[in-house]
Amino acid sequence: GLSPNLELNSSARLAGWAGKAHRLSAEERDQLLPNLRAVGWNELEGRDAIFKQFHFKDFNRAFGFMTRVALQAEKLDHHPEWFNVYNKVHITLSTHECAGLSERDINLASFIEQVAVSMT
Ligand SMILES: C[C@H](O)[C@H](O)[C@H]1CNC2=NC(N)=NC(=O)C2=N1
Repeated sequence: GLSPNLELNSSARLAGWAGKAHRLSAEERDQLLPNLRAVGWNELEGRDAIFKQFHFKDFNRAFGFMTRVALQAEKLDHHPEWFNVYNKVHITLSTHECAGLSERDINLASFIEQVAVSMT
């Protein structure tokens, strides 16, 4: 079958880790950001990151959401910057390694959307 190296790369991709992170190019942004913009994610001004505010019914829903996201973030080794008060959760995603927006942020944002849909 595949060489061990290709299989390793393939496993890494399935696990959500695709080698060294690079800042998304303009073309990659044009392709990847519209879906996230459509559900409320926006690029920050003055910093290469994306941001969204979530509102839940109560603190229990908000913290349940955060717990699910936290466990996945640890699996991906990619963690949100976030702020919670009662039923509100504000999330910023960026990648330290490349000092900007990478595919890792897009992947985590997509997962966060799936969790949010199941919590609202
Ligand atoms: C050492 C560890 O792999 C890195 O610090 C990880 C951890 N979580 C992270 N989270 C985010 N959002 N960006 C990163 O670049 C990042 N890097």
